[in-house]
Amino acid sequence: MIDIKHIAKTFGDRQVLAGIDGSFQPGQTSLIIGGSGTGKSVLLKCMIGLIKPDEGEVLYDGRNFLTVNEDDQKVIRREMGVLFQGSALFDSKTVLENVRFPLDMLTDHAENDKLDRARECLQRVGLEEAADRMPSEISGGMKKRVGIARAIVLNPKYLFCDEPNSGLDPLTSIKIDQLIKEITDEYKITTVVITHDMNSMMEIGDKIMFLYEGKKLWEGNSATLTQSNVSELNEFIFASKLIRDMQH
Ligand SMILES: Nc1ncnc2c1ncn2[C@@H]1O[C@H](COP(=O)(O)OP(=O)(O)OP(=O)(O)O)[C@@H](O)[C@H]1O
Repeated sequence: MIDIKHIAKTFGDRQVLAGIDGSFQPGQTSLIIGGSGTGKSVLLKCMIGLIKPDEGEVLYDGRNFLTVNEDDQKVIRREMGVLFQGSALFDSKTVLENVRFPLDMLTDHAENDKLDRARECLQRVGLEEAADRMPSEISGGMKKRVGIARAIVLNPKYLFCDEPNSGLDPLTSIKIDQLIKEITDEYKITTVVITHDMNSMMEIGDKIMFLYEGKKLWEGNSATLTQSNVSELNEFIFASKLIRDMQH
């Protein structure tokens, strides 16, 4: 479980996050939604330690990530898997090498164990046959799958995905969403996903947090998304639906 308490961040004279609270449960896919520039990525970066918030707490199963000592911070970091926007694969490494990279960096497991684990994760995302291919030889959807396999290779308790559907066609997007949801449920991971994608909001949002100008204006789930009387959320949904309809 992840709890965030009053996360605030200002860059120069621009307040990007104005005190965000929330909690994210294991086995659930929680979405952070909102228009461009509302602070979604900054919030995610505050949660994973890439940006230091000016105020607030990030608690990983009760452990305060921002104030624990360095060793404990490393332990928490190792429990996180991250799927970055654009997958962020190493072009010069094969698919299998990409997936085993965190094992090489962060563990001293035997070679065979690392290979077995990397292959197991590739198999989980349905890509065992692409193990020896280079990232340039596979599709965008496959790259996301490789990114997911790499993000789960260390058995994370917490999984963060920044726009996992960006650049994908609607059908591939749905498949990637389903994969994230299945893996979250299967391994009881606490998963936080930033998304703009209307299908994702309707299909996989066990919990949805709507950000607007650095504030959390609404919280609910896929079933209650369209029933709020928050006008900023309704406008956002209306615009997102228009975009979805234009794509189909
Ligand atoms: N390192 C930084 N320094 C200064 N300003 C920043 C920095 N990172 C983000 N910002 C600003 O913070 C605001 C929120 O950015 P953020 O990337 O969180 O938006 P977002 O909601 O994720 O938008 P999008 O959906 O377009 O990715 C933007 O105005 C951005 O320019």
